[in-house]
Amino acid sequence: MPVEEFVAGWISGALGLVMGYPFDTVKVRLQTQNTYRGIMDCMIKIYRHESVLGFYKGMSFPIASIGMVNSVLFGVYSNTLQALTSTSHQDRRAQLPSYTCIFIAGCTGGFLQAYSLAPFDIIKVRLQNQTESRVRPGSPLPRYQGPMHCAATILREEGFRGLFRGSGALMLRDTPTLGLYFITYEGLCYQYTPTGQQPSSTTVLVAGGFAGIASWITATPFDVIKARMQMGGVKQKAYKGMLDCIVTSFRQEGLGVFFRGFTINSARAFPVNAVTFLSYEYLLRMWG
Ligand SMILES: C[N+](C)(C)CCCC[C@H](N)C(=O)O
Repeated sequence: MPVEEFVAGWISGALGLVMGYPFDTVKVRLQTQNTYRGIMDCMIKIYRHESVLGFYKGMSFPIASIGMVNSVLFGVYSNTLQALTSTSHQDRRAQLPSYTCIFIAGCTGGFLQAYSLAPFDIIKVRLQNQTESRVRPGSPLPRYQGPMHCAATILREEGFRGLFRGSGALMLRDTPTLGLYFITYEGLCYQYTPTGQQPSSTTVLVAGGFAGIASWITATPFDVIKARMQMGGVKQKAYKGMLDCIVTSFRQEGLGVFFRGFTINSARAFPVNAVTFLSYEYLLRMWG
């Protein structure tokens, strides 16, 4: 089993994460809190009350964990494709495998990434949603002091399953949309690369960026449900299940609720995935 895809996936995932983190914080706030009027309002308020650091709340932990999760995604994707088509990463440049195989491999990677992501993602979402000021002295201490404290508190208050709250929605979010992610990426690279050659850096950047946008656009409704279910444990009234969350959100806030964070998800997706794919391809080429 080739392992370099796992390592390249790890590094490239971490680089992509740093690139998109501020967008991600704004997105999570917009999806789960009703105090902001829009993207700009949210950004200004975060900056004023929490300084630039507010945008990076809870990032140290995801850098390591998202790297690992991305390594699962890219490693499983590439190895599944190899099992299905008996071609290596390099061979696949000359002869594109069928879109069905790419989709199946992407969905397999997506399914496994969802469950490796779940505990890290809930910690990220809970930390990002703490609005306590970091600049004003004497302000009340936030509920969670940091990622480890957050993990320990969830374990104590909500049990082991608490760490996997919202993981069903996360799986539904990631499985098909990561199939689409790789179809878009491989398809665009193939389309814009002369036969037999490696895609240029610009092609990789653009194809990666659009792959990110395509997958995030389709992932947004389940992204909202997932975030709300993850926050369920700290609200007075937790949702009874995914369906309850969907119905309650719809009844109270209308159809538009499922598209919260749509613009920011798409804006974040381009740079994050352009950087992720470029560093991934670059590392694999460097290692031969
Ligand atoms: C499938 N879905 C769109 C939800 C996630 C795509 C993940 C790709 C990348 N790690 C990123 O954070 O953009």
